[in-house]
Amino acid sequence: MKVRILTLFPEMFNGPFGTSILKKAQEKELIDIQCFNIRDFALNKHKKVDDYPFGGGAGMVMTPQPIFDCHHHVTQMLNLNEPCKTIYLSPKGSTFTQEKAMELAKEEQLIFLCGHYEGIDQRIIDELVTDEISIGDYVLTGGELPAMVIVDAITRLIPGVLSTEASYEDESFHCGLLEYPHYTRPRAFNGLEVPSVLLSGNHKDIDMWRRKQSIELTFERRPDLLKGLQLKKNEAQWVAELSKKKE
Ligand SMILES: NC(=O)c1ccc(NCc2ccccc2)nc1
Repeated sequence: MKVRILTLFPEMFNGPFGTSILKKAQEKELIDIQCFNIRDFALNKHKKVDDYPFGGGAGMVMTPQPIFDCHHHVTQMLNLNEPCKTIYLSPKGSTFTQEKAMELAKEEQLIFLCGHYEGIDQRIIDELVTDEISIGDYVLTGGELPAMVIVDAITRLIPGVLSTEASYEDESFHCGLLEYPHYTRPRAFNGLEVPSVLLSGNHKDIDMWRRKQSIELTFERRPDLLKGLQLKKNEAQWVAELSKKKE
């Protein structure tokens, strides 16, 4: 997969993409990430990339020309015969989910457009942006951190990126439930024991315990996730008991 990131601060990406799993994925050529500095494409003498908003109001807006030319340069180099999926990171976008990550992980190439200030000129969004995505209901100083989050979530899904031990368990594995608690050695730590079922070697009991933990945790923290789920009879019984306790 080719990832191209249009940003005013390419150096922000050196840490996350120069470390650990994302770095190894690039070394193994499973993903090719390149950042482009939008400012390099500004034609005005002072390399200005923002201006006052028409209609007045606080803040500045990123001007269209540098972004347009940067995007054109990147798409030329990608040498595609159809427009490249271009993701604009914005609080107005559709909320990013694991499902969306799995969908994007199938793409051959992706362009990320990171805005700053109050955002970018709408004509760029109308002409070039194919997907406007938000990583959550909060406002950040720029689209760079959301771009890193999304590239991280996508990259780990690319076959070969995670070792078999660390291999991801996709949505269907936990079927939309929150994951059960994890324990490892030592068996007693600061006087705290590991749940005995996990030491029993009885994998039927272990799976049952983990499933129950997932359902209880999801009931407590994300009852919305429970709504859309098909539970087995005994599992629905667990939920009914939890609901009674809550009354
Ligand atoms: N929640 C998010 O994903 C997100 C994305 C970008 C951002 N800040 C940059 C920006 C501000 C206003 C308009 C467009 C972009 N903050 C949060």
